[in-house]
Amino acid sequence: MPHIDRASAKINLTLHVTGRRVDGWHRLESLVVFAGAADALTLDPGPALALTVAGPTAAAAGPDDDNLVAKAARALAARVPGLILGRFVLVKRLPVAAGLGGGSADAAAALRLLARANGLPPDDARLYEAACATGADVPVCLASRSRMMRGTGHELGPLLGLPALPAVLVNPRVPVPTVAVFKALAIAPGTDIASSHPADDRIPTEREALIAQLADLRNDLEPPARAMAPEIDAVIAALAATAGARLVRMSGSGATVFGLYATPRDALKAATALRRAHPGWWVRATMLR
Ligand SMILES: C[C@@](CO)(OP(=O)(O)O)[C@H](O)COP(=O)(O)OP(=O)(O)OC[C@H]1O[C@@H](n2ccc(N)nc2=O)[C@H](O)[C@@H]1O
Ligand SMILES: Nc1ncnc2c1ncn2[C@@H]1O[C@H](COP(=O)(O)OP(=O)(O)O)[C@@H](O)[C@H]1O
Repeated sequence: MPHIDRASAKINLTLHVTGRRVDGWHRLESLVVFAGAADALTLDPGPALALTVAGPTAAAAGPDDDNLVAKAARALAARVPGLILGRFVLVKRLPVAAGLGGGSADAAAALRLLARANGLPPDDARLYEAACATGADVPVCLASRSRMMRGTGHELGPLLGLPALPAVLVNPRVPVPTVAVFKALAIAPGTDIASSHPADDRIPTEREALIAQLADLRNDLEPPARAMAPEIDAVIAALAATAGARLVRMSGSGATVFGLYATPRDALKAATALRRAHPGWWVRATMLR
């Protein structure tokens, strides 16, 4: 019987850039939560690594050999002697290069499935090390629970237990490459920017207070991404015009934009209206937690 896991989309509720290291990597402070919208990954354990990618967005994910699922599996195999691998099947539903961390979520799901197949506990340090070696967003996707992410993505704060937030995710089906968005910030290597993000223990655990605080914070990658992909402007305007939208912001390096609502019903109604008005867009009503 193959094991199955969900690879949930990551949403950056906030993303403050706090500088750039001399090696070119950017330092971040980001409040990360996870959506109900997800890819699905199964593993049939065995001695050899194999991967099949199917699903509506499979073609955009690129060749199977470069897939982050295979990369994560190889990273763990390099750290765990005699690791049982096996045949992965990825059903790809999330848009690719979308600021949703879909590839990172798939990689983290692969690590969780391999841990299960090999009897490794979830806190085995080699899982975190393999996640770090696979991509900046993979460590936070390992637990897929709300927390602060800092540095280049490898420093994780305590789990926050935030309230579930009814949301609509909208992607205009324009891929936005992460590397180009960071580059467009034009921050010189070796720059430090003072932190302006609330500490973990200052993040409210009550919904209205949380949304009020989020409104005072930002995503620093939104301006360069909007300049690169003007479709994002149209998505932001359309979400902001839906009844009951409480906060509208881009996730990660874009182009996906989230809208937060007071109730799941408001989110569903907004998603229905957006789908009708913009049949070419990817629109999902979901809960963020
Ligand atoms: C911006 C964020 C926010 O969560 O998400 P996405 O928009 O990609 O989903 C992440 O920091 C992205 O994470 P991830 O997509 O895993 O990035 P990687 O593949 O490891 O890095 C892609 C490239 O982006 C640049 N990069 C990435 C992260 C970072 N903190 N500083 C950087 O300068 C580097 O040039 C790197 O080579
Ligand atoms: N399993 C995967 N799913 C999506 N993209 C993948 C995957 N494996 C490798 N990639 C590559 O990773 C890049 C980033 O994809 P993705 O994780 O969807 O970006 P983002 O984090 O911006 O949403 C894409 O250019 C894609 O070719």
